[in-house]
Amino acid sequence: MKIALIAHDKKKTDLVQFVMAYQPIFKEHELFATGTTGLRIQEATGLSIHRFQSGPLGGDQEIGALIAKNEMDMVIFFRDPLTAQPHEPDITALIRLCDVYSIPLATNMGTAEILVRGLDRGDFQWRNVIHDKK
Ligand SMILES: O=C(CO)COP(=O)(O)O
Repeated sequence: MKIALIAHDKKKTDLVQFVMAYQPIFKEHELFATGTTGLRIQEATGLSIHRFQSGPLGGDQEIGALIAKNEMDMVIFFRDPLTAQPHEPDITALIRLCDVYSIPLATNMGTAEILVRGLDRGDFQWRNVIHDKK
């Protein structure tokens, strides 16, 4: 599956630790990330990650473009709900596209746990049906 990993600055350490904890699962999948988040995860885990621009420079929109082509299967986006972001419209657009295309989206660690464990036990097989139809 194709998985997007994104975290705002105050949540980056949480996401790095989360990916480290589930590294055996993540390494079986294709990983994408916004620029700085991807770099942090790569440095901490050595996982191969396709990195887009940093969020404020368009990274959220680049990931959104893949969602619009139904080429992203899961989005893990640890948002910082307590800090205003200069690119708030891009963030809203990304979340909206997840809803348009019914892409599983975790915006916090609690939901991310459930998605990643579900991924491991085969709960994402329905995405293959979508891919086969293309
Ligand atoms: O701002 C972001 C998501 O909206 C994340 O971007 P970075 O991973 O480059 O910090």
